Amino acid sequence: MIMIALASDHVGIELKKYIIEYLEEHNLEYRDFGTYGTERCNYPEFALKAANAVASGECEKGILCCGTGIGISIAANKVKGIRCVVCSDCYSALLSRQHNNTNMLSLGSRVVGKDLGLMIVEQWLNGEYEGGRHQVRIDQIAQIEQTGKIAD
Ligand SMILES: O=C[C@H](O)[C@H](O)[C@H](O)COP(=O)(O)O
Repeated sequence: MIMIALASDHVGIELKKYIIEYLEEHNLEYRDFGTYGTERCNYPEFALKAANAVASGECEKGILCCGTGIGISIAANKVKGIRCVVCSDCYSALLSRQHNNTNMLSLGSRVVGKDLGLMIVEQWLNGEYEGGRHQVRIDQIAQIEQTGKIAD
């Protein structure tokens, strides 16, 4: 059973609640790193907590929500080891798993509604990394992250 890290800001919390319902219906475990209310807050604080949980291995994957999905994904991608994709379509969600081995998904609650959001979540959770030629590129991304360059 995998553990999924969740986080949102005040705009994303409504979509996050639908995702929590989905995860519970599918017997998937999650940890919600906040925010827990609709009071205006700053998404990097919650992105950081969820991204740290994924980067440390405490959680295998993470799902984030803010208004557009953009700000919270930018913040998560600052954490070493995080490959977070913002998606508003199912194809990109699936391919981000198969080719890019994304470990976090970000959704915009002002962009996608409940039904599309949950379809994207399903595609992303069920997508399996294909490895092979893609691993070279993932390794190069990790090198950029670690050293700022790609070895010859
Ligand atoms: O990328 C940022 C997110 O979309 C935020 O949810 C958004 O900027 C929050 O806006 P506001 O503070 O006006 O509700």
